[in-house]
Amino acid sequence: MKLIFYKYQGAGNDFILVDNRSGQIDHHNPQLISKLCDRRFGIGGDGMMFLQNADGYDFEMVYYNADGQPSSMCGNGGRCIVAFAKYLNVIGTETNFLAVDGPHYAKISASGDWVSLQMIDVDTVNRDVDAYVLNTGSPHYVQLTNDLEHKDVYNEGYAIRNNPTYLAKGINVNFVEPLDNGYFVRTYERGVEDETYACGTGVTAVALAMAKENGLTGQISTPVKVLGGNLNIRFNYDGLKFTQIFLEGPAVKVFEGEIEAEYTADHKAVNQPA
Ligand SMILES: N[C@@H](CCC[C@H](N)C(=O)O)C(=O)O
Repeated sequence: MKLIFYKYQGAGNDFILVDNRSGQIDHHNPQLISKLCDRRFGIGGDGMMFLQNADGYDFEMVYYNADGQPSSMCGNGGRCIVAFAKYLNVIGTETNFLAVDGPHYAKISASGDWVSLQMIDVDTVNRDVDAYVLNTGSPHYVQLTNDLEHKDVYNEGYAIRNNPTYLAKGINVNFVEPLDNGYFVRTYERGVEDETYACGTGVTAVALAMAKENGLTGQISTPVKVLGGNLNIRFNYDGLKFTQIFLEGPAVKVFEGEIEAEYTADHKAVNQPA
């Protein structure tokens, strides 16, 4: 069977997107998803998403990591699926959609390639020795470092992600270096099990952790440079809770196509009344 897909990237975090509003594609298929995300044997991507209908929302975002497993929230994926929804004329320049961590509001530029995505509120930031550990929709470990350009992010990130504290559930590992204006961040991503060019929930975690590190409160805007471009995180912090968190940056369609894929049509979803 042919599968029609769209490839998007947000600051170099890249995703395969499929319009599943018909509900016909049974996406519980780890082998197929990991093969499609493979950069040599498939289309290539850090993750794969299905845009589906959801009662009371413009659409639902169903996200899988490149390993084919369903995962927690993906911030750059969320921004890319908003751009995809606009491309499909499912939304205009604002949307309320449903993701695995709950409802999200987002705004998209009229040109369709710049997305500001509201993230979940955060009230818990833990410490692991000198690192920060927090959940911004996905779990993150944030460690300050220097000379990040030359850091062995793969091996050091792998070691932290696989240490006994985090092995079972996994964690994304972010290394952060202060710049004159903002931060430089590199991330080892769980479920990709490699460094990616950007991680949206990761840079969000970094921005919140750095506000704590520096004793900042009030309305804060944090520019972040990543390997694949630039992102910005805006939020409010009253000293207890981070609210009104927005992850902002580019979300761009790279190409679209069709690929021969052995997927099954979900007849249950199609034939059964809701
Ligand atoms: N790239 C993402 C994070 C995707 C989920 C992550 N790999 C996990 O399993 O926690 C982002 O932009 O947030």
